Amino acid sequence: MTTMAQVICGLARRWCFGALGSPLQVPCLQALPLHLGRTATRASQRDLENAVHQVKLWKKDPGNEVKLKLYALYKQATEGPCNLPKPGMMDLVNKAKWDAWSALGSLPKETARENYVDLVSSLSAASEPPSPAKPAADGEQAGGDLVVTSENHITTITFNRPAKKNAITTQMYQDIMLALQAASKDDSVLTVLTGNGEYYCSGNDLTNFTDIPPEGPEEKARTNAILLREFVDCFIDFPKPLVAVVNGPAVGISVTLLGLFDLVYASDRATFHTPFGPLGLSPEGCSSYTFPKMMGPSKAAEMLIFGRKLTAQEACAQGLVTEVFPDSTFQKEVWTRLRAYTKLPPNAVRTSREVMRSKGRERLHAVNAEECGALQQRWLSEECTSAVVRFLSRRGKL
Ligand SMILES: CCCCCCCCCC/C=C\CC(=O)SCCNC(=O)CCNC(=O)[C@H](O)C(C)(C)COP(=O)(O)OP(=O)(O)OC[C@H]1O[C@@H](n2cnc3c(N)ncnc32)[C@H](O)[C@@H]1OP(=O)(O)O
Repeated sequence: MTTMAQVICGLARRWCFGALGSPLQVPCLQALPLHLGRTATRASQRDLENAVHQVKLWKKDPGNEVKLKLYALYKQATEGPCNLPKPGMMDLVNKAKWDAWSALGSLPKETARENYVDLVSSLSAASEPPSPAKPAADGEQAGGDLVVTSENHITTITFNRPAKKNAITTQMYQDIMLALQAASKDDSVLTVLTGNGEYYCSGNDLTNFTDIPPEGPEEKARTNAILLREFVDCFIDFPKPLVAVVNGPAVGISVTLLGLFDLVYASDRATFHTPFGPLGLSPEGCSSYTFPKMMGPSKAAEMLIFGRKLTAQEACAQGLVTEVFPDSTFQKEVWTRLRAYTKLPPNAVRTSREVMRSKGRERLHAVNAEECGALQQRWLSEECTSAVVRFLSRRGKL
């Protein structure tokens, strides 16, 4: 039986149309000669090959609807009526392709060929000429996806993918762990996490779910549970005060981790959202323990089970945020405050931090292990994989 996890495997191959032999990796529409040099009214096999070649040169994604049409026409033109068994309900991608091909019924091969060539021609003619390389998107900053700086006894780790709302890639999880390890040993008093651009962080990069290894999705879920557990452990065991400078909206794991921070300063533009319900997920970052402890079980349930998004003021009232600042003065006020804190005797700061954390540390590790075990199952569930498919397909990533 085909599972949703296998659908996700398919997504790893991007559009997956290649799996059924159709040349449909369509990345961009560009101006092409009208009708690809075809003069006769009937499209020849050569016209079809030319059209296929042109499709491969497209740089702009024409959208799923067009891609399915092209797929169906190509299959009909080369193989005739649909001859594949109907895929299972859960096999969303192959089901959509099967539906599109079957819908052509007994359309003759020659007509399908002609329709394919005409469709490519019309799309090519309507599209724009290729444009020169564009400058970087607004707010994009030089450096990697994670920027680590150390200055005035403050080590700052900045999410630096503004064009993706600072979503965290697998590499970034690894890099954050390395940065925390280094910060635990450097001469900084405080370690700060913040975001570059409009967002603090949009949580786990949902394309992390598509990169399935040959060993299969179960292995991916297993290794990711290990990775996540190690990642959260780094926050539990971090020996110095952790400060979140929440410059804008925060989503998912970037919110749940805040329960392990010592100070959370937020711009009044920030929001706090944990949409685990709609994503078919369950809480992580020890939030199933820290949030009820901090805000009471019912407010925690509203956030973690039902996905209620909090404003900065609401999050402050619930104890998740330490203080809210007007966005216009946020950076100035927060950094002035933090610089003043670095003047405190560093050993006293560290000792106070340790006695505060030591009491709950064992419990936090147990909670982390339990949450990761639950997520390992969730990632393989139909509820989660469908939600990821929905997100990626709405953004034309399939
Ligand atoms: C089995 C494998 C598991 C691997 C897991 C490893 C360990 C993970 C542990 C934690 C697991 C989950 C915890 C979570 O964090 S769950 C929360 C995940 N985040 C989300 O659901 C947010 C998704 N994004 C959005 O809802 C919206 O993008 C937004 C943040 C509300 C912003 O909306 P917008 O309309 O203002 O902007 P939009 O056009 O959507 O976004 C701009 C571009 O940024 C891309 N993008 C935004 N967020 C993400 C994301 N989380 N992942 C990937 N890409 C993201 C978006 O696709 C746009 O890109 P493009 O311009 O279309 O290319």
